Amino acid sequence: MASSPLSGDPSFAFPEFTDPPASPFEVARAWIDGARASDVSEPMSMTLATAGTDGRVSARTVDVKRLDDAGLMFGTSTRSPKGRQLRDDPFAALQAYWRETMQQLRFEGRAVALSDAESDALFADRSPGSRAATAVADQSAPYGGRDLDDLIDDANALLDEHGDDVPRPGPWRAWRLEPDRVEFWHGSRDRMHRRLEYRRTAAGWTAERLQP
Ligand SMILES: Cc1cc2nc3c(=O)[nH]c(=O)nc-3n(C[C@H](O)[C@H](O)[C@H](O)COP(=O)(O)O)c2cc1C
Repeated sequence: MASSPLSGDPSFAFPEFTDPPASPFEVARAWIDGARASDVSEPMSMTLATAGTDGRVSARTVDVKRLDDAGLMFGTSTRSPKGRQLRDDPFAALQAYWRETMQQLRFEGRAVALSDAESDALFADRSPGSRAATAVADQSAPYGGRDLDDLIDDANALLDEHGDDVPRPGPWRAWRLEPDRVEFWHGSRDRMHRRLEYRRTAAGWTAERLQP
């Protein structure tokens, strides 16, 4: 079967390519606003790549919940495989490709585990059911002698006990990827993709256009 790469709408404007603003976060905010206006499906679901001390790389999807001038915030357990990798080697990457608008965003840098207060605030943004599910699961551990129905029972018991205020489990944390490299890629069907790369230097951000 023939593949159909770059099936999206190529008309998204990319004025920053010719006139880059000082900060990549300004571009990121404009792109995210544009993606929402264009009904991009789940624009903040991004692939998070981490590496172990043995050099093996793994990747999975996380939901980026907030973006500010320091970085991109997401939540996960410090005990999960990715949480343990980030503890041992904080360098990580987040990436998204929005098919509808043919845009790719890449962020590379250090992931920082945030404070209890920031973790509580991010956890509180979740629905009660999602909080309960997170609280009862030891993410990515095998079931052992239990099964999914046992976890569902545990989650329902927590909801009965705490209602809308299921407390954040200690290992669950807010993290912020603080990038020192950011790239915006806008696809073109003639393969003359436009790419704008930012790098953080001691003096601030530098911007450079890259070949396709
Ligand atoms: C759309 C989507 C969003 C997800 N968001 C998160 C998230 O925000 N945090 C998280 O820990 N896992 C999230 N997951 C689950 C992860 O992809 C992954 O299965 C889980 O975190 C275990 O990863 P690990 O074993 O590499 O630690 C999401 C999965 C999908 C498909």
